[in-house]
Amino acid sequence: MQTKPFRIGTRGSPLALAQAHETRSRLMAAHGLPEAMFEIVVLSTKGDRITDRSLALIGGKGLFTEEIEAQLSSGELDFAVHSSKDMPTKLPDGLHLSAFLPREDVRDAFIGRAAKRLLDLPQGATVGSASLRRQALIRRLRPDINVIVFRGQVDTRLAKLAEGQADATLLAYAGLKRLGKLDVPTEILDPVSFPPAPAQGAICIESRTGDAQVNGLLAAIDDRATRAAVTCERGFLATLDGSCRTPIAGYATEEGEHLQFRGMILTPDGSRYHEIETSGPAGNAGQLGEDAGQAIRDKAGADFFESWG
Ligand SMILES: NCc1[nH]cc(CCC(=O)O)c1CC(=O)O
Repeated sequence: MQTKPFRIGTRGSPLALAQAHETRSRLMAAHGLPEAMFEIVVLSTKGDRITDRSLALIGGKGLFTEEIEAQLSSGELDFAVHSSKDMPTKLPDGLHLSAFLPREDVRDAFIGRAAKRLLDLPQGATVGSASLRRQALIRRLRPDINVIVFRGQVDTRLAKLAEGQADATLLAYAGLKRLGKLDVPTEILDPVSFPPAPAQGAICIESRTGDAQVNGLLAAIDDRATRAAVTCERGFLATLDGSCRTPIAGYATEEGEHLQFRGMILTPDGSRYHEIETSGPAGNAGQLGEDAGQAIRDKAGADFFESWG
């Protein structure tokens, strides 16, 4: 019987801390363990320190995970809590995603000052977002809109909006909900016309593949449906790119043992896009996503990908 507390790695942003606390609560409930059995260890990542540039410019995926994964691999942490959306598609050797918590709302939230809906923005309005997917999706629907880079934690972005640096911004509804900011969105975007990022809204837990005790502990809180959906979406992403330097959207939903997947790729200016819709057995989630990635790549043709640089 373990007596030393489990060491849980997390970033220090309010959202990351909320996710670590939710994970700890679920583990306490599942195993009847006291809070004292879990120590939350806050680490700073490159993504937290660099907030003035777009993630695409400073290197994309891995920015929010590298420091934490190094401490997992070395044994200083027992497991780490992440936003699945921030996870590179390829993990370091010896680490794996050992649990997924039940998914929050996958949709993007629109937060407007005067205009409350994306399509109600006046001609030439300014929208703040650092996400290439959101930028391209906005331009697909509203080529007249001027998209500016908005980065930083949720409160920073909302403050920039309140100061008038933009007419609107977009954030993951899941993050706002976890922060208790349910009344902040002025519109929840439809996931067909404004599809979410692969793995959006899902908390995952990363641990060492060989750590049977920790993996056993985490297995008790793994949500099968979320795992299947996120595995499918990450398969799609891995086939197409795996960085966050490209406008890729995709989401899977599970009904019974069946996964339904929709994916979209866009040129950064949103002037061209391709969609794919597939379904298959949830047991084959990763392959379903990878096949969808291959199919959309064939459909788009090589010249489409020149726009991704
Ligand atoms: N890269 C930032 C990031 N990573 C995960 C979330 C939201 C929470 C989630 O999708 O689980 C966010 C903020 C946002 O997109 O608004």
